[in-house]
Amino acid sequence: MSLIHIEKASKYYTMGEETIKALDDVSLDIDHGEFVAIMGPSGSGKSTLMNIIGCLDVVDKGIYNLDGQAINVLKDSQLADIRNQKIGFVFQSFNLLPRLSAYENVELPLIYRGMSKKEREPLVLHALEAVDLQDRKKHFPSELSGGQQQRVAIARTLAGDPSIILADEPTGALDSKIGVEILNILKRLNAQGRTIILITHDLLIAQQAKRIVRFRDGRLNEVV
Ligand SMILES: Nc1ncnc2c1ncn2[C@@H]1O[C@H](COP(=O)(O)OP(=O)(O)OP(=O)(O)O)[C@@H](O)[C@H]1O
Repeated sequence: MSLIHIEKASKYYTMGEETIKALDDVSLDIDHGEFVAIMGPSGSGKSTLMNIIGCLDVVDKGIYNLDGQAINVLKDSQLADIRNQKIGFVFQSFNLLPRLSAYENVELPLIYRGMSKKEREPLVLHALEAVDLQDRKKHFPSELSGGQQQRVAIARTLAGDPSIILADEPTGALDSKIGVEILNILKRLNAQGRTIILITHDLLIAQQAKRIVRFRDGRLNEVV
C-alpha cells in the first residue's frame, strides 16, 4: 500500500464566470521513504497539490488516501490531527518567530502539544543536532544566516517527528551554495527513513530528488 495514494483528483477554483482547474484529474502514488520532487512553473498547481497532500485542503473530486486512510471525508479537526501526527512543513520563508531563540522556536509546537519542559528538552536538542545547530540554540533569528534560519525551521518540523516532510521551495530564498546544504539535510533525513516531498520550479533542485513528477496546467507527468 502506498503512503500517499491520489487517484483522479481534481480541485477547481471559480473566479466570476471562469473555472480554474488547479488540479485536473491527477493520479500520484508515493511510497514510504521516497524522495520526490514535484516540479512545475508558476501557477501550474504545485501549491494546490501540496495543500491537499498536507491535509490543509481537500479535493473536489477523486480520492486521496494517506497511510490507507481516506482524507476527503474528514472534518477540519481530524485533518488538523493528521497534520500534527504525520506531516512536517518547510516553507521558502522560514516563518520563525523573531522574538524567540532558535531553541524556543523549535520548542513552541511541542508546548502547543501539551508536552512538559522535561519531555520537550531532549526532542528540541535532538532536532537542533540533526541540522547541526546545537551551538546556535540561544541565537535569535536575526542573529542567524538565512541557511541557519531554514535549518531551525527544519528542526522545528523534525521535533514533531513527522513521517512526511513537505518542503515548498525550501531553497528559494537562499544562495545556491547554501541551498545545496539544505538539500543535503533533506537527503540525510530521507536516508533515515522519512518521506520527503520537494516542491520546486527549478529543474536543478528537482534533480536532487530520486524521482521527479512534472506539473503543467494542473496535470502531472512522470519524468523518467
Ligand atoms: N484560492 C484560489 N482562488 C482562485 N484561484 C486559485 C486559488 N489558488 C490557486 N488558484 C489558481 O490555481 C492555479 C494553480 O495555483 P497554485 O498556487 O497551485 O500554483 P503553483 O504551481 O503553486 O504556483 P507558484 O509556483 O507561483 O506558487 C493558478 O492558476 C492559480 O491562479
